Amino acid sequence: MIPGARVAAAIEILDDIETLRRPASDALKDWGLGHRFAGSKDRSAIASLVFDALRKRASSAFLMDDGASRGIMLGALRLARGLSDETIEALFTGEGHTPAQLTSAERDRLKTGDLEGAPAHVAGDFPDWLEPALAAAFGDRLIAETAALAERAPLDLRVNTLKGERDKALARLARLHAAPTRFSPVGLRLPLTPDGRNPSLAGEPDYIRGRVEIQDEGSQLAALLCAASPGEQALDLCAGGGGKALALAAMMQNKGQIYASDDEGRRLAPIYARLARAGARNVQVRPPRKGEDFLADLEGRCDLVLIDAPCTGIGAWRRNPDAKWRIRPGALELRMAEQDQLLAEASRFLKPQGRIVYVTCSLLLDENEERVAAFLAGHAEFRPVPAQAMAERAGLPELSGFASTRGPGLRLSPASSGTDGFYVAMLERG
Ligand SMILES: C[S@@+](CC[C@H](N)C(=O)[O-])C[C@H]1O[C@@H](n2cnc3c(N)ncnc32)[C@H](O)[C@@H]1O
Repeated sequence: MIPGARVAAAIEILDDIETLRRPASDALKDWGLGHRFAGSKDRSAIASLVFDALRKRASSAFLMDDGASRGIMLGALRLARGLSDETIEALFTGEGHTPAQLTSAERDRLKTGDLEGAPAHVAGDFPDWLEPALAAAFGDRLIAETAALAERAPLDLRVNTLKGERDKALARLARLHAAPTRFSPVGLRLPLTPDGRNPSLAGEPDYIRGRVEIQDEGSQLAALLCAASPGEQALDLCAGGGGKALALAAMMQNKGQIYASDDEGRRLAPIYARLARAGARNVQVRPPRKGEDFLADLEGRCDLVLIDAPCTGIGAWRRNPDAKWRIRPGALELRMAEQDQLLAEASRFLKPQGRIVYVTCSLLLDENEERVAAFLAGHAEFRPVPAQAMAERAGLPELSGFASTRGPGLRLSPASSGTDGFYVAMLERG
């Protein structure tokens, strides 16, 4: 496909996402099924255009004074890709499946449009109804933090220390321009291609053999902050696809036991193959059994209960930009109720001196500091571990610079730590 035809396809997919209010991944998949002539390079280039446009949907529409998919795409080609007027013009020729030629109004906007006077939700590219909650979390850094959440995210890998050292993986992946991550001692960061695609790992021996896992540096740090040590008993209550369980297994050097559970059995499905590939042998998967207290035998037995809680996912907006436009008022209250319930549930599995590590990939006070405060108010036997002590215990003292100023725990974000957004708090009993 010629570049302009890819842009036309991206506009069509944006329309589909908008009209049917469905996830970008579903719309992209359907488009691929209906256009079998498009090769994998075309499909990933189109996906990258769609994601660039979704990340900067509000600012692109403002720039072009046009909220339709075509206007958003034009704005994104300027704002996300920095394309010149001439380059954009060359994509919109109206020939050979490319989008129709630019109108004079569009040409004018590209020449003279800017973000001067844009309200915060446009400058930071987020849904306007979330402004009070985001402003409470970020204060005068509202636009800096949200604009960083509207940028592309690099591809991070966690080196699986069960299978080798970071330096060796770094050398083997030098071809992909891998560099060590700034904070995680087991992370590698791979730059994206200039048009925003992830480098392909599918054929990489390191990936195939489980020597590296795809995991954002922030998620790696959240796992490291659990300070899990070999021989401990750990329960990963919201294990999902197992990203953090795998990281814990490596930290524990396959010694002790990790129980990986989730209340949605199907979410656990990928974990089995991932564990095998990574050579993780101390993880017992505990799928839910309807109507049964299937974790009852773990009561009072765990040193660590990790709650990687369901949340609004605001910290991962760089990777799931469609999610930020699909989130609805009401979703936050639902998540908060689940978070309260999980915190309350976790304590029954702990040994007397055990610890809960509460993690979200949200940056809202309501889902983080305030949930922890609500839990502590009702559980006098728990105390929050200060952020500095958490960082030191994890062997990552430099993370104490990310201590929350609004309560216990640490906050990571694209603007501050250069990672996805995460909140991590540790609550110790006794
Ligand atoms: C943030 S995701 C987990 C990601 C995973 N830990 C990882 O690192 O790859 C949250 C998970 O919590 C699960 N969940 C939601 N409510 C739950 C509950 N009440 N009990 C257990 N798991 C729950 C969801 O099914 C989802 O898989």
